[in-house]
Amino acid sequence: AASSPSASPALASLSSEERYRLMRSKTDYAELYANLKEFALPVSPSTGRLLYMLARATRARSIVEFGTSFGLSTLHLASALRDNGGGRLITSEFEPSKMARAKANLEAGGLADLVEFREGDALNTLASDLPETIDLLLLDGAKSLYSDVLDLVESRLRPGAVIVADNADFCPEYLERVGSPANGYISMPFSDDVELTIKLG
Ligand SMILES: C[S@@+](CC[C@H](N)C(=O)[O-])C[C@H]1O[C@@H](n2cnc3c(N)ncnc32)[C@H](O)[C@@H]1O
Repeated sequence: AASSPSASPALASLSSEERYRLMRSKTDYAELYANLKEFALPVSPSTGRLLYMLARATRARSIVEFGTSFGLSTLHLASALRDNGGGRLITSEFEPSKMARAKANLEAGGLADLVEFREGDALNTLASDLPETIDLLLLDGAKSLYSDVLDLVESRLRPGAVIVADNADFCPEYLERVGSPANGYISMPFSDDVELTIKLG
């Protein structure tokens, strides 16, 4: 909470329209996040708790995370895996310095053995070598890519798998997709920040 992106000179120089455009862009997201690499941009504490609860409630053993940053959401999810008896969490981040901080945080939490860190653009790193089944997906990288990342993992989501999408309002394409049971999902806004979705089976 102490490291708010509003303190970023790079962001402060942008108009709110330009910020909004960047948040929704499918081409300029790398530039946006490069300007924010000093900032944790974590899920809220209550979303962290929700992630832990959902992973415990579903007895998740296999989790995929889009957007690691400093690994705060990863800590909540990996804690749940540990308390579920073990498992594997694949997490993706394209800023090397952030990935290094996330690894250090997971090491400090004694949870790194549960986490596979995939450095690079998630559109590449999550395109192959995924587990047979995925119990929980956290979407928290570039908002414009939520539907594209879902394309990569959809066939592995087990019936009843949970998807948590943070700040999904920036991706109407994603909300429209998961909002239609005909597409195999049931979904609702859970809080101001979170869209909660279940894969139908
Ligand atoms: C909102 S932060 C994630 C916060 C993290 N989930 C937490 O709660 O601690 C979004 C992160 O996603 C990363 N990111 C954005 N688009 C990405 C992409 N296409 N591939 C990999 N990482 C990406 C950004 O660099 C940024 O660190």
